[in-house]
Amino acid sequence: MTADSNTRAFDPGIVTDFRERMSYGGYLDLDTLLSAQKPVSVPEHHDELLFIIQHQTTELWLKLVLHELLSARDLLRADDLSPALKRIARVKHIQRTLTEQWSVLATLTPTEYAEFRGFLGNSSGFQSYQYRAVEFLLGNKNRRMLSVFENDPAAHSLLSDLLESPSVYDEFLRLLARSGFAVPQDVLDRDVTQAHVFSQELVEVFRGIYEHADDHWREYEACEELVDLEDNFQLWRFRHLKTVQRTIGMKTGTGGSSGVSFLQKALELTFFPELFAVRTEIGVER
Ligand code: HEM
Ligand SMILES: N[C@@H](CC(=O)c1ccccc1NC=O)C(=O)O
Repeated sequence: MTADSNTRAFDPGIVTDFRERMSYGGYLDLDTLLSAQKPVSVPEHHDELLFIIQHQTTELWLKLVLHELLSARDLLRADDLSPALKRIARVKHIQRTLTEQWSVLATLTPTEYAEFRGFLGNSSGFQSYQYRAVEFLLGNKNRRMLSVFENDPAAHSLLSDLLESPSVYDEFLRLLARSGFAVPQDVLDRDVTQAHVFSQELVEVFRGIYEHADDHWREYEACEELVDLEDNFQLWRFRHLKTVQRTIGMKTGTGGSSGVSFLQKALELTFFPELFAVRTEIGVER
C-alpha cells in the first residue's frame, strides 16, 4: 500500500475522538504555549518571531535546569550523591543544547536586528529571573541583582530565597565534610548570601581526592561533573558574548549596561574555583 500510493495507511485503531479523552494539545496546553509569541514591532518585523522563540525556548530549558539543580541540591543534602549526579548529567545535556542554539540566532543580521531593536525598550536578558536563579544556585551570589525584580514579587521572593540558602557547591562541600574530608570550618560556616571565595585549604582537600581517585571514586566523579557544569556555563556565556558582538557591536545594552565589555567581565567569574586550581597542583611534587 505505502509503496504504491506513497501514502501511509491510517491504522484502524488510531484514536480520533477527543471529546472525552486527553489529547496532545490539551495535555501540553499548546493553546497557551503557542499564543505566547507576541511581536511588538510595528509593522511586524519578520525576524522578531525568531528572537522571541529563541528566548522562550531558552526560558523553558532554564525552567528544567532549575528543577534539576534544586533536586540535585536536595539530594546532596541527603547524602544521595549518585542520584544528584544523574540530575547534573541531564543539566549538562541541556546546556549543550542551549549553547548550540546560538547558531540559530546568529542568522539574524545586525541590520535586521536594528530594524526592531528600538521596540524592545529597556527589556533585556539581564532581567531573566530564571537565569539569575541558576547563577545563584551555582553560587554566583549578588544581592544587587534583586533590585531588578522589585516589581515582580514572585521572582524577587524566589531569588531572595536562593540568595539566603546554600548553593549546590555549598551542599557538596558539606557532604564532603560529613564523609570525613577536611573541609575548612570557615568554608562550612561561610555567609551563603555572598559569592564563594577561594580557599587554598579546599584545594588541598581536592588534591587528596584527585591523587587517590581509586579510593574516592564517587567524590572524584562528582568533582569532574561540577567542572563540566561550569565549563558548559562559560561556553554559553561566551557564545552569548560573541552573538552580541556580531549583532550590536559596542553599542550599550537595552538593559543599561555598557554591553559587550559588561558581558566580558562575567567570563572572569567562577563557581568552583578550587576545582580548577587543583589542576595546577596535580602531579606536582611538594
Ligand atoms: C541579538 C541577540 C542578543 C543581544 C544583542 C543581547 C544583548 C545583551 C546585552 C547587551 C546584555 C547586557 C545587559 C544589557 O545592558 O542589556 C545582555 C545580557 C543578558 N542576555 Fe542577552 N542578548 C541577546 C540574546 C540573548 C538571548 C537569546 C538570551 C537568552 C535568554 C539572552 C540572555 C541574556 C542574559 C541572561 C543576560 C544577563 C547576563 C549577565 O548578567 O551576565 N540574551 N544581553
Ligand atoms: N540587551 C539587548 C536586547 C535583548 O537582547 C533582549 C531584549 C528583550 C528581551 C531579551 C533580550 N535578550 C537578551 O539580552 C540589546 O541591547 O540589544
